Amino acid sequence: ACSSKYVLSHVHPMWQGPLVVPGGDRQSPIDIAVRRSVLDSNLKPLETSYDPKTCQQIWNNGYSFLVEYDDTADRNTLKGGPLQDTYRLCQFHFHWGESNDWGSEHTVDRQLFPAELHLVHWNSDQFSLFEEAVMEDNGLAVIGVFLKVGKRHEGLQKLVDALPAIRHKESVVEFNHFDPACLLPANTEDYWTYHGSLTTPPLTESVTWIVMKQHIEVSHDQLAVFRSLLFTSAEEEVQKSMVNNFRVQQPLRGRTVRSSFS
Ligand SMILES: NS(=O)(=O)c1ccc(C(=O)O)c(S(=O)(=O)NCCc2ccccc2)c1
Ligand SMILES: [Zn+2]
Repeated sequence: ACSSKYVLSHVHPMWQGPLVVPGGDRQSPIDIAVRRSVLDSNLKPLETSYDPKTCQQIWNNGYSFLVEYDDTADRNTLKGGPLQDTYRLCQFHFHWGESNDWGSEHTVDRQLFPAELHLVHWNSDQFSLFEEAVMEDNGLAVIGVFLKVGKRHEGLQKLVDALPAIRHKESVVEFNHFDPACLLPANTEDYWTYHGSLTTPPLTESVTWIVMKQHIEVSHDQLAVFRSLLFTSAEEEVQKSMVNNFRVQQPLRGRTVRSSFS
């Protein structure tokens, strides 16, 4: 659907890399300093409409594992919030740490979370392909949801059960009928939003970030299965656990983070 056929597999995850991006004044992730965020009362509630039947596959792309959706029509849409247009879900994925003490990409007043979910959407009003939208301002909208360790997340379990089949980089399994809405927190009215970038190559500055204030809970054991994935493909002799797949935080460069709540 969106990223599978174009992932530059020879591009190594430069998570901590000093990779300088042309311009580079709206890079992600960042720390969200709550007291510096500005309430914008024009921000609307998020409107999501996802069709679980359009789920296509789950695969390990060597950075994270992605659950991909059919984005050839407006069947999984995000609008409202800070967005002027309708955006289509192409995939969701996670970032996590080697322990429960860190793993998220964004932080809130420097608070780290053990993991973070990203739902990647592209502007189907202005562009006809994800690959175009990735390069353009207002091309992408990514919803970020923090994960905390607590009670088991029933909806996540179907996904966790599929992970052993995609342990190695480039492994893919068919995955159908999964409703991404089950991974959103109960409260989708309270969020922070700012203009940023992809946190993986090509790091393009095309993302309207929407970071939910309310986290979701997953169990310790569910998170442990994330860590059983591997960065490496089956052929490689040294297998590396897929952990700490987050990018280092980037300078704010004068940007304002807006909040939909006070
Ligand atoms: N943390 S994040 O939301 O910024 C993000 C992380 C990973 C990926 C990915 O494709 O692996 C993506 S992606 O699905 O947007 N693909 C980016 C790489 C890509 C660029 C151009 C065409 C295809 C894929 C986004
Ligand atoms: Zn991500």
